This record gives sequence, structure tokens and C-alpha cells, in this order.
Amino acid sequence: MIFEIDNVELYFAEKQILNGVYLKAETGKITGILGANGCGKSSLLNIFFGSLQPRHKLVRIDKKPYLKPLFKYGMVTYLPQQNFIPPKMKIETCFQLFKVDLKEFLNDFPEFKTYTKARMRDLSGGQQRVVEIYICLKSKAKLILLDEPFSHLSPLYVEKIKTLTQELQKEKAIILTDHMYRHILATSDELYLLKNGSTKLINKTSELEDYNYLKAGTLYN
Ligand SMILES: Nc1ncnc2c1ncn2[C@@H]1O[C@H](COP(=O)(O)OP(=O)(O)OP(=O)(O)O)[C@@H](O)[C@H]1O
Repeated sequence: MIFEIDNVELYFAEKQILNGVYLKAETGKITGILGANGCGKSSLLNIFFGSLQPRHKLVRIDKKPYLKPLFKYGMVTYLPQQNFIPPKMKIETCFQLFKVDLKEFLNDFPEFKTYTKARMRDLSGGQQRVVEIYICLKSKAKLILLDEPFSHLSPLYVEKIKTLTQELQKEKAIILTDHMYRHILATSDELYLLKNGSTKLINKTSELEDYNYLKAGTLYN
């Protein structure tokens, strides 16, 4: 499946945040988005999901326009930047609610076995993030949007989540954004830079320095 968002124009009050943005994600590929703080990455994911209404946008799936918010079609899951599972919720309940197999999770992450009867608030910040990322990735949705999945994770968890993401991309389209840009570069099949309100497709990583997203020389250190 090919998911496209086109002609995005977003304003907050009179301030223009996004201007003519285009982005494509497809089954079998991981699409990375990089960009400076405040450039509009989270806003763009919210718009794709359907929870933020911009002045203009066009969403297409396999070339066909979808006019209602995408989440209403049950095709998309979104990991927001902030925790989205209520702290009081029991971990086993989260898995039931999102219809994700808890046993499979415990096979992949056996260190969580002692927590299944616990609540989300009993986990550390990073552990909560692991549960949330896993639930999003393993949901039935065909398009997965992940906002800063790596930022709070220790290196071993980052590698496990990267591996899981790469396994699941066979059956899903995945969009990732994170400031840990080396992980985005390592996992992405297609890469966009969001700058000055619009997306630029990045063909060579050196363009990230040319566009001043990275300081010159960063990539060779
Ligand atoms: N609800 C809102 N009302 C007004 N301005 C907002 C709102 N949400 C976001 N903004 C502004 O829109 C811009 C883009 O914000 P957004 O969170 O999308 O950026 P981002 O690229 O995800 O940033 P970061 O990498 O720091 O998380 C920022 O200037 C922010 O202040």
C-alpha cells in the first residue's frame, strides 16, 4: 500500500508552520523524517493520523483520496512524543485493549515477566516507552507513525526496536522521526528533511550538512 500526504498547509494563529508538504510511505519501507526542534515533525504526524486539522491537506492511499481522518478507517497507529497509555492502566490490560499478544512480547522482552500484573506507572519511563512502541508496531494497522521512539531508550532496547521495526516493515508502512539521527539513517529506506515548512527528499546523507541540519563534518566523525 502507498500512503501519501500532500499540499499540507498548517497555521497556528497567523504563524505558518507547514507549507506545501509532501510525504510518501509504503508497505515494505521505513520512511524517516529529520528536522530541527519546532520545524513541525509532530504536527505533520498528527495531521497524517487525523488528530490535527490543518488549513489544507490531501491524504491518498494507493492514489485514492481519503477525506475523513485516517484513524477513523482503522488503518493507522500513532506513537505520540508523550506517553499515551494512562499510568493507572495494568500492563496486561494494555495488551488486551490494543489486541496485541502479551506472550509474544514476553518472549521478546522476558525481563517484563514480573510486571504483567503491574500498572504502567510502575515501569520506568524507558520501560513504558518500550511497551508503547511494541503495542504500536504490533497493532493491526497498515501504517505506523512513530514520534521519537528511540529518545528514551537504552542502547540495547534501541537495537531491539530497530530489529523489530525492520521485521515488521515487510507487512507495514512505517514512518519514524527522532533526533537520534544516526538510528534514523540506519533504519530508513527513504528519508525526508523538514525545513522551512516543507519536506525535502534526501538522496545522499551529505545533503543533511548542505541543508545545515547537521554541522559540516559531523557525518565523518
Ligand atoms: N497547539 C499549538 N498551538 C500553537 N503552536 C503550536 C502548537 N503545537 C505546536 N505549535 C508550534 O508549531 C511548531 C511545530 O511544532 P512541532 O511540535 O510540530 O515541532 P517538532 O518538529 O515536532 O519539534 P520537536 O522536535 O522539538 O519535538 C512549533 O513552533 C510549536 O511551537
